[in-house]
Amino acid sequence: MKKKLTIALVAHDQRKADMVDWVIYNAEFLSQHHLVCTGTTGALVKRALINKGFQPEVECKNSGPMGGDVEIAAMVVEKKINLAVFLIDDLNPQPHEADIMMLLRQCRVHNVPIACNRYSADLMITSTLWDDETYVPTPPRYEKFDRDKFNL
Ligand SMILES: O=C(CO)COP(=O)(O)O
Repeated sequence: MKKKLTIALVAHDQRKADMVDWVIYNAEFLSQHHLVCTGTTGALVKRALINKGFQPEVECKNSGPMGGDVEIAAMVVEKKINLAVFLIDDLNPQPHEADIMMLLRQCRVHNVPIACNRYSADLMITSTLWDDETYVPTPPRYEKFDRDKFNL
């Protein structure tokens, strides 16, 4: 990939093993991009990449429950994030559920690709669209549906 991306990486405690596994699997790719992470995830991601012999660019925000998801959501709003990988613990309640919903919602609103499982994340980072100068992502329209417009 020619383009350098800013990639958000966030994982809940019960998904950190999945995140570290995924990061190690994609170590070479991830080390070529700027990574923005919530606090604990970031420390683990950085260590894992350094252990593989890379010199990663990891920007650590606050820990998730202390506002890290909110800080990353703000970067999404400011168009500073190209892609997010958010491994959510869907089996246990989180104290900062509202912040989690905020990050997911702002990615949808601002048309930022967000992968919530490894398979989606692998598909996203291997997409050729990143370097396709002719590709323009279509943002959501949020307009009243007009049947006539579609001849329906
Ligand atoms: O809680 C999180 C995301 O909602 C993750 O935060 P940490 O990476 O600090 O554990």
